[in-house]
Amino acid sequence: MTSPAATSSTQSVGLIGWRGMVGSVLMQRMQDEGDFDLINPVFFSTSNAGGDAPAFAGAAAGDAGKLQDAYDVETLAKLPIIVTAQGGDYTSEVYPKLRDAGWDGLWIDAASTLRMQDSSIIVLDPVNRDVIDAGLARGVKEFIGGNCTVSCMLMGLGGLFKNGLVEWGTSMTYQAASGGGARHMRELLNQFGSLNAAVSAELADPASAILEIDRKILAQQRNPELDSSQFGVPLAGSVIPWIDKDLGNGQSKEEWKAPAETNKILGLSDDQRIPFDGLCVRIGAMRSHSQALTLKLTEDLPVAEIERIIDADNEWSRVVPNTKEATMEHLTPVAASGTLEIPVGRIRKLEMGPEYISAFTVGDQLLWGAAEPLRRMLRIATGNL
Ligand SMILES: NC(=O)C1=CN([C@@H]2O[C@H](COP(=O)(O)OP(=O)(O)OC[C@H]3O[C@@H](n4cnc5c(N)ncnc54)[C@H](OP(=O)(O)O)[C@@H]3O)[C@@H](O)[C@H]2O)C=CC1
Ligand SMILES: N[C@@H](CC(=O)OP(=O)(O)O)C(=O)O
Repeated sequence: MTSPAATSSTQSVGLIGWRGMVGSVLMQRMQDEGDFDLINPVFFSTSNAGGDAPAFAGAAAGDAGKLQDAYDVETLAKLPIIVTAQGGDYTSEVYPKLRDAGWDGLWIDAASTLRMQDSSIIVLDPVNRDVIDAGLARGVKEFIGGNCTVSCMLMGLGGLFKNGLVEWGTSMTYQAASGGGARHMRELLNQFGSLNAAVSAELADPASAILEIDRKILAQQRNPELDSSQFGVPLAGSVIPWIDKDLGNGQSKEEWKAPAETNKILGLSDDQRIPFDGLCVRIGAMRSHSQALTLKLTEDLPVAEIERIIDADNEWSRVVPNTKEATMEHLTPVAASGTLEIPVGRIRKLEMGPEYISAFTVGDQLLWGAAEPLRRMLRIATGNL
């Protein structure tokens, strides 16, 4: 089952990073969709070469072969397709060696390392299938998943962008802890637990003074003993308005990705470029990123028509009526997490003029934000989508 060479007419696909957070979601989706029936998977590890490979492909437990060494370029180079969610450091180390060794296969990657290279395409096929197909036809070999916030935004609002209706946009994000990784999610939950513990006696007493509870919570948030080693500062009961590196010009790297990747995904040239910018903020949600958008449209369209275009664009974008009840029920990280749906709501005209609209969208950043575009790219590459 896991021999590096193809054992049937199905293509052999190297899978690296399959047990990480993004990789686990990818493996689950591949099992859910029967993708392992279409490929001959070869599992790699950076830490446990020679250990048992997982039995995702339907093989009986213990019968799935051995894990290959993810740093063994010779073994990797036998594979026509490699999918990795191992991380940027791995890509930086191994990818150049593979190409130097003459490898000519397709590289499908969750990490941002190769994303903005001219030689790569950012994959989000419900939005840019034409760009992907044109790339495959001209021999592009690097197909990279986009930034989670950008991918979720375009899955929701792609209809407006694709129809040339966006003159410019700004997005203010509310990004979940999972964007930092598994340890960040654990840290957030530990912080919540520690805050609760600091006032549990007062909470049990309905007559206790709320300002005393508030004082104790703040003291606990500022307590140097509170573990904030992943985020750097407490996130529970707070927000962090900076994500990723400081580019030195007042912009965070996460903010820089929004216009750069949006325009690249859409395949727009410099003269067609859509200005898109905003602030990226970490909040205490678990795995769904939200964002509030202001868009200037190229024309004054009725709200009903805007909603129709968004809804019709792909099977996952879903307009949430702009009412309090629908918004609270359907337009939150709690509602969107674990689903492929991308709800888009709060669509209304703004006071600035008839072309200005607001929107709010939420997406599971481990699904459309990370694993799903890679899974679908593998299907496209193997002729199954
Ligand atoms: N986190 C996110 O939201 C997003 C991440 N990405 C990108 O995806 C890549 C991977 O991210 P992510 O999945 O968060 O990384 P993880 O840290 O969860 O996993 C990466 C690797 O760590 C190793 N590892 C070591 N200890 C463990 C453990 N206890 N459990 C599981 N794996 C372990 C595994 O490699 P091995 O099996 O070889 O030991 C695994 O493949 C990164 O490049 C990231 O930028 C992209 C979009 C979103
Ligand atoms: N930076 C994102 C997660 C991520 O991994 O993004 P990227 O794939 O662009 O490095 C976040 O923290 O929410």
